[in-house]
Amino acid sequence: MAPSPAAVAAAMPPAADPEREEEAEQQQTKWGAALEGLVVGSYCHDVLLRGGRVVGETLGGAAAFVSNVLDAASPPEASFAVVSKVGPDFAYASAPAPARHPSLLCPAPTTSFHARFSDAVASPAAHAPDRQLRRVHACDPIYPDDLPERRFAYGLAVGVAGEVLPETLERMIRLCRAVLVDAQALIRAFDADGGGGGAAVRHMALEGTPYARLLQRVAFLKASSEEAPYVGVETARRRCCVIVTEGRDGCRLYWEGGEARVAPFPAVQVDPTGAGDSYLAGFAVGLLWGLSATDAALLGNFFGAAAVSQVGVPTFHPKMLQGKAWAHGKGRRAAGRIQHQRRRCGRVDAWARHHPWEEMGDRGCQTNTRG
Ligand SMILES: Nc1ncnc2c1ncn2[C@@H]1O[C@H](COP(=O)(O)OP(=O)(O)O)[C@@H](O)[C@H]1O
Ligand SMILES: O=P([O-])([O-])O[C@@H]1[C@@H](O)[C@H](O)[C@@H](O)[C@H](O)[C@@H]1O
Repeated sequence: MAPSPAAVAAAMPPAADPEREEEAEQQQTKWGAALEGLVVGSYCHDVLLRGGRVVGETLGGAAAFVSNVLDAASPPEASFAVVSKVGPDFAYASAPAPARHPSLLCPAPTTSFHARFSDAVASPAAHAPDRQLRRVHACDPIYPDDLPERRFAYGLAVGVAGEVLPETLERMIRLCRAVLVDAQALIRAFDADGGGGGAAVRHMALEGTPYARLLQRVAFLKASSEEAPYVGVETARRRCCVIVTEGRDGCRLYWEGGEARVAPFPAVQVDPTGAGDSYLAGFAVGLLWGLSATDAALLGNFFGAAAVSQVGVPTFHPKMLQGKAWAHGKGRRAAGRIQHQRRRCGRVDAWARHHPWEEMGDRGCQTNTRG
């Protein structure tokens, strides 16, 4: 079986290799320059609890946060399809993000999570788990046949409850030129239901899952710092670029032979839910605008910070990317610093060089990094 374009791209060495360059050119022509994306993962119901009391009920699921960011900030020519499953009880069918990207309806109830936040005031450790998650319902998995039968420029595998099956991820890899994966879609395990309180979410080692063999055909794998030990960054970075998000400390990128830290944006956190999802979507948007991976990570930090500043799926002001928030001193300085890092980011740049959205040049970069 021929390797997927993502595998070809991910396998590219940092230094220019004329034979590989030619192969990539051919792939690029074959796959076209369309910027359509494929988002795979289900919407869900989130119940937020503090001190045993319900303090919020919101739309959730990485696909909801991701499509919200993509809708707000993708280049106008970059459309995307969402493959999500919900049940007849889905409460947010007309909420802005899902309404534009409807789900497949299943007889099973919509996936739902209870997120229990501790009463403690902000933890001194930025990377401490901020919530205990329990999965209360799980809708049907997303099967390979649920994906549209066409090619996509990029794919985002963003499951929350194990709904992105290994065979579904494999099909995404075949359909999409480059696939970005949220580790939470791969490493979550759900303990047996405990008396109506749902199944506790825990993590398993990625290496022991059927997803591990697919990693070398993935372009970017994002994990939170809590998930990173289960991903095994040292092994994973040899197969793809690994992004570790570090809450209010921003994020780090790891690739074979190097790493970069990307500074955060300041935020007043009111609800951490969806920060990682919004981050990953912001990162993808950065790539769509033609930014390098490290600059795209800065955009990821921007959307992560925006997500924690609001409860549930955030509302974005259409001009926020041109406004003062993005041009804020800290972001600007970070942009300057990572400009330097990016020269050493060989493998990532090798990947990006062959990407169709790289053809869009610095248009977005100028808008986004210089206000
Ligand atoms: N308190 C915060 N202040 C500023 N940015 C934040 C804050 N919390 C999260 N972020 C941003 O969101 C990203 C993802 O958050 P993180 O907590 O690491 O992920 P997850 O939601 O998956 O646990 C971070 O890398 C950062 O850019
Ligand atoms: O907060 P985050 O890690 O980015 O992502 C969250 C998931 O971990 C959670 O399972 C889901 O219920 C939330 O709606 C959100 O998608």
